[in-house]
Amino acid sequence: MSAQETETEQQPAWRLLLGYVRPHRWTLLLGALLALATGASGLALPLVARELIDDLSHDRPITGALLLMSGLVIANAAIGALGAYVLRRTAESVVLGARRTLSSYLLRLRIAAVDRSEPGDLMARITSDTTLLREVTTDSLVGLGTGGLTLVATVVMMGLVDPVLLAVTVGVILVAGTVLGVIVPRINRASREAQNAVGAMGASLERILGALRTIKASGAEHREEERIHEAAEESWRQSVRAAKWSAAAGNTAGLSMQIAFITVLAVGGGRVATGAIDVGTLVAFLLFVFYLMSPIQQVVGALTQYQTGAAALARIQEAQRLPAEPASRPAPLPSPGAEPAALAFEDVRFRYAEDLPYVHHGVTFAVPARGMTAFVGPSGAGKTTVFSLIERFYDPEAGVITLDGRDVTDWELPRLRSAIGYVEQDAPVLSGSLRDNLLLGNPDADEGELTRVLKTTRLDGLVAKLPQGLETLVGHRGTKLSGGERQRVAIARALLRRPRLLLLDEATSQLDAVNEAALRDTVADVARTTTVLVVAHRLSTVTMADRIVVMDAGRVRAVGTHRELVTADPLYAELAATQFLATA
Ligand SMILES: Nc1ncnc2c1ncn2[C@@H]1O[C@H](COP(=O)(O)OP(=O)(O)OP(=O)(O)O)[C@@H](O)[C@H]1O
Repeated sequence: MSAQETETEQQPAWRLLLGYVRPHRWTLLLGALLALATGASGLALPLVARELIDDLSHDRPITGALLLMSGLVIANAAIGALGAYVLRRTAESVVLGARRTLSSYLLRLRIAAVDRSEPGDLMARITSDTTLLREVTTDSLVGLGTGGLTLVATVVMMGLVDPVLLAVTVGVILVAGTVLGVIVPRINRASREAQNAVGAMGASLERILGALRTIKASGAEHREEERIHEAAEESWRQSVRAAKWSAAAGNTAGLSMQIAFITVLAVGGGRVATGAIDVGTLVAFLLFVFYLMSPIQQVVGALTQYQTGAAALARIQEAQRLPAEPASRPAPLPSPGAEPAALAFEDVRFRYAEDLPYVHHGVTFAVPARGMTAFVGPSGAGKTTVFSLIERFYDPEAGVITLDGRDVTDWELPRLRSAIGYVEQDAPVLSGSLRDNLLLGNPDADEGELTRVLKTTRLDGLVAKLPQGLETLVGHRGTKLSGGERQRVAIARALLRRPRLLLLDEATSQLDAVNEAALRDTVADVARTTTVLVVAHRLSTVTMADRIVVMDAGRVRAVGTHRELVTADPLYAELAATQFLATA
């Protein structure tokens, strides 16, 4: 676990909030001061009004007082508007900071962590949960600050007027505080549940939009609709529960002040009767009790509002606690003509999670620099997993993987990955233009390189056919391209990185014969200058390979050429006779 994870784990929610607020503390303070100044200039108005009435009753000119009053009204509005703007702007900056931190973190998440999470829920944490920080920053922090300040000032004044009546007031407030102590955690819990339900909704939406064709073809719209509605209703139920407890908290505060007022009146009346205090003191104290109401409401409002924010902060923290790769700068791509890489697995044992069975039970093989190595074996033998381990999407539990004779864990991650070109089996294409997709791994590739790679992957014909050529938008996950085209885009993308090691997870689906032959020639060509590893599903690929690694149930059972293995290894002979020949 990295230092950052440990740090996040130990932090309470408010510390995390302060972390986000810290860079903006001065603007936040300015906003709070402007809010206080608005209140103060509002308080001055009655005094000027009294002056004005005084001038009127004594037949003095009122121009001065009128001008002062107008000035105060305008200044009050202007300061109020400025204060509101500064506070809202600061709150938005806090949200921005949280979104930037969180999205950077999510890009560094380890694949194992992503395997265990719902992408839609992670998305909701960045978009929806961070939004809740806005109100926490302004209403809660500023409310607690200004309300708290006024509260302390008022209590000090009350103490000066009559400590006995202050004790009575504090007693009533403490009882109310105890009730609030029971209510406030419930607001937190309900808000948390509501946000979890929003996350569940995001996960359902992502699930549906990722497979809308399948859902329609399976006639599953109604069942999926129910799932989403259920999550939406759960969020509603929990938000309503939070609203109920928030209302109860607000009213408890109001009620406690009424009770304090009555109690002070009763006890104060008694004290006046015994001559302990005079009537003026009682009246002044009652005015203070009245004045106390507003800051108390403000502080209670801030505390209840904070609960929603704390629930969101907890969800943000949860995301930041997922294991991530260390932050590092991007590495340069191999220079043209860089030496191909050599690779070796030594007794590698691996499972995807502790509660899952081993996928590799001591895998050992060595691949020299240059040439083509094919991995074959029944489905689930662990071939694709070999590639995932080379890319360090996961780390083995035991054994060593070396690239150029050096343990991959000793490589700086970006450097390791910059040496490798990886074409996944389902050849993912991202939404955006064809050019964006091709240049994803090497944005600096020049037009000459691009044209050459387009030609070798036979995409030049497709580009010429498209009205917008390379600028054509390929749609979400490249839906506007055919399966074969997507595969070729993925290969072109990998080749543009000039990899020292090319990992090609061959698609099980067929390319058409012409394109397949062309790609075979391309791969053979690449293998002359680069180390190529192919998870092979076609006979044409394996016959061309310099060596074949036969895998079965997480072990390497034989290594050799096609000719050798057909006679030496019964499993390979069977695969060649059934699986491969069918696609030859
Ligand atoms: N992310 C994952 N989490 C958990 N288990 C996984 C994960 N990926 C693969 N597996 C499991 O690991 C085993 C090996 O998978 P792998 O993809 O390496 O097989 P393969 O030999 O490439 O198969 P195929 O030829 O069908 O692609 C399978 O049993 C699979 O269910």
